Amino acid sequence: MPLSNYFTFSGGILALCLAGVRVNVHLTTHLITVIQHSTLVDAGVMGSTDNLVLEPAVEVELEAVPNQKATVVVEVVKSNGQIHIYTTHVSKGASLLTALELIRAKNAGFTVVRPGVFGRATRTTSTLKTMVSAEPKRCYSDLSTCSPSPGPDRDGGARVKRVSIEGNIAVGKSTFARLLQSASPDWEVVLEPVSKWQSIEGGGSEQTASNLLHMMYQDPRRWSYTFQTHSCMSRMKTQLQPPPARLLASHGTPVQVYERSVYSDRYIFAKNMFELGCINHTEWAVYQDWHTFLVEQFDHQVALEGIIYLRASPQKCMERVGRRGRAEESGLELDYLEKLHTQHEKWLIEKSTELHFEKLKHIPVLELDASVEFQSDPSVRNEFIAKVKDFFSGL
Ligand SMILES: Nc1ncnc2c1ncn2[C@@H]1O[C@H](COP(=O)(O)OP(=O)(O)O)[C@@H](O)[C@H]1O
Ligand SMILES: Nc1nc2c(ncn2[C@H]2C[C@H](O)[C@@H](COP(=O)(O)O)O2)c(=O)[nH]1
Repeated sequence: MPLSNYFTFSGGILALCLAGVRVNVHLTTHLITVIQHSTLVDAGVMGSTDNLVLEPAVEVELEAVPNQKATVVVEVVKSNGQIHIYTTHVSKGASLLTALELIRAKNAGFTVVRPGVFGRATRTTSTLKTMVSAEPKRCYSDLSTCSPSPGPDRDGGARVKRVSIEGNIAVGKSTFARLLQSASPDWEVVLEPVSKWQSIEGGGSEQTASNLLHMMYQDPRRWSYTFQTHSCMSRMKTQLQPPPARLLASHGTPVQVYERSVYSDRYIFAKNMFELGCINHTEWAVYQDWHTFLVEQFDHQVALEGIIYLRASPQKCMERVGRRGRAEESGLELDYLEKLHTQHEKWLIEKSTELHFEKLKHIPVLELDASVEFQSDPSVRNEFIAKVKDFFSGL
């Protein structure tokens, strides 16, 4: 039997199990597509190298696990036509792949082989998980490489907290992020991909790259909207990456730390560019429309549990811009840093920025005084790390 039967059956059973839960129209459309095609590859559900190996004909009943609410029945049609029923209990929001991993972990006799093609695999998890709950948790695609995480929550990545470091240009985010990276193996830092913005492949011509950061600073009215589409997309991709296996296997408090986020892209930079007149009304409306759509669509996958706000005066940041000497920023003026500072203050301190995502409205913010020269002073560094540890453990 083609693999499509496996997914078609199990998907259908999942939906029936959870009758009454709103099923995303995207999912039903997708299932119909699967049914209409003879293979998963044709239906675009999995890459051609993905496969599911199913072996013995046994019925497996897995015991209920505390805090895990949904019962998932997976019906597997084997190549000889036999049907095998597997039952497991997973957290609300867990994906079908998570359920399969749980069953597989009980030595049910099949292997879920996932080569980890992120884009396509995510589509699988994100569509199917919609069936399990209207309030899904994060799910990750590369489950075959993940050790089961400790504790009752076995859908892996949901245990890993996600935090962004926010702050003005040159306030010291990257420096601070590197400090965090060296402070604990339970923390994984992802830096802002500035070098990618400085070198858009094929942007100059077919062979040469263009520097979008430079273009944006040289002609902000022409390039700000383009810049925001690119920066936001790169942040989105970053936030969608699954955490490394090291964090998934951690017995401590694993935290994925991002330098900036899809939220600062909108509520700091794009908003500021709009208010400066560098993004026009149409561009701002278009930006907000796709931003809301994407963030809602990937809701639980990009949502953060906390924000660290590195705060310093615009003058201090200006000094550090000079010290860093990034060529594209040579014409940067204090006034621009003051405007960005105000945007940060409105969003993270005064809370007067209009936000469009419920969880973001209530997100805990750790404010740190970044004007202190922590690099040369170990006691300041230790104090910062202690505050961050406390903050993370309270999330
Ligand atoms: N706490 C600090 N004390 C002194 N200098 C700092 C501090 N943090 C950063 N710097 C310096 O300021 C410049 C900008 O820092 P960076 O980490 O690149 O900022 P950001 O990532 O926020 O743009 C760098 O030259 C860095 O060495
Ligand atoms: N117009 C925008 N500029 C941005 C955005 N994100 C970063 N930047 C600029 C600011 C700096 O010149 C450089 C890197 O930022 P750091 O603060 O890390 O030094 O890129 C954005 O969304 N829009």
